[in-house]
Amino acid sequence: MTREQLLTKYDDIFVINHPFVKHKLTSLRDKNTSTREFRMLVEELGTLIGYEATRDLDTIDIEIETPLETAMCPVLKGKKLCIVTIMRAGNGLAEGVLKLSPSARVGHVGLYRDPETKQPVEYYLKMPHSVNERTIIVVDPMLATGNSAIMAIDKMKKMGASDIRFICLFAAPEGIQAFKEAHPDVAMYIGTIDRGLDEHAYIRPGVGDAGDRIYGTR
Ligand SMILES: O=P(O)(O)OC[C@H]1O[C@H](OP(=O)(O)OP(=O)(O)O)[C@H](O)[C@@H]1O
Ligand SMILES: O=c1cc[nH]c(=O)[nH]1
Ligand SMILES: [Mg+2]
Repeated sequence: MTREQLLTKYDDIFVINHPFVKHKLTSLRDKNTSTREFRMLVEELGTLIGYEATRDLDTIDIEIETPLETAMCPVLKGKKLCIVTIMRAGNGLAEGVLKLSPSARVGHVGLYRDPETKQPVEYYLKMPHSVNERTIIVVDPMLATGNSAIMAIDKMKKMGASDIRFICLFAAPEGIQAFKEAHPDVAMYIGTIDRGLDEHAYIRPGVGDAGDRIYGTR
């Protein structure tokens, strides 16, 4: 499916159309962007896209005393948040989302993509308790084949999570289609949808290997 077909078919795929986001994504693409800057940009984008991905959280009015009078004012209500990072590259994004909600719980799913099979291999899993009572925000900068995100969300659902949303920065149309076929109930908040995958299942034009660029490995 093309980008346009995907956006027509699914009304819960949100591409963040904001000049700051666009500008920062372009800086990430630049091969001359330093490790330090790359890491900072990923974190900033986590905050910006996290802001959009939490726009519909419920609030409730409570009574408070201002220095001048009593007023009914809104506060967040309802389910607690849990940010789930798909390591490694998700960690930078998670830090950015946590700036919005510093008391959120954090889950870690360790996956690496086997270069031959392109299938994710699990090496770590640690989640807070009661995931069924939380709004889960799964984060990973890259959605290529979609296999890693699909597997991470499969795990959340097996643990009882039902209120899940997903944030990424760069997505390939192939990955979005696979993701939506596997998890039609999970809303996607995406920085940009790129052209597609190359023969190594890298996103084009993309940014290369996000984990390597965040941590200066390779
Ligand atoms: O959609 P997919 O085809 O599954 O590819 C995307 C995955 O690949 C990258 O992780 P990688 O395996 O490079 O691990 P890393 O974060 O440790 O670098 C990326 O951060 C995603 O998790
Ligand atoms: O383009 C890609 C694909 C998978 N993982 C990455 O980090 N980049
Ligand atoms: Mg990597």
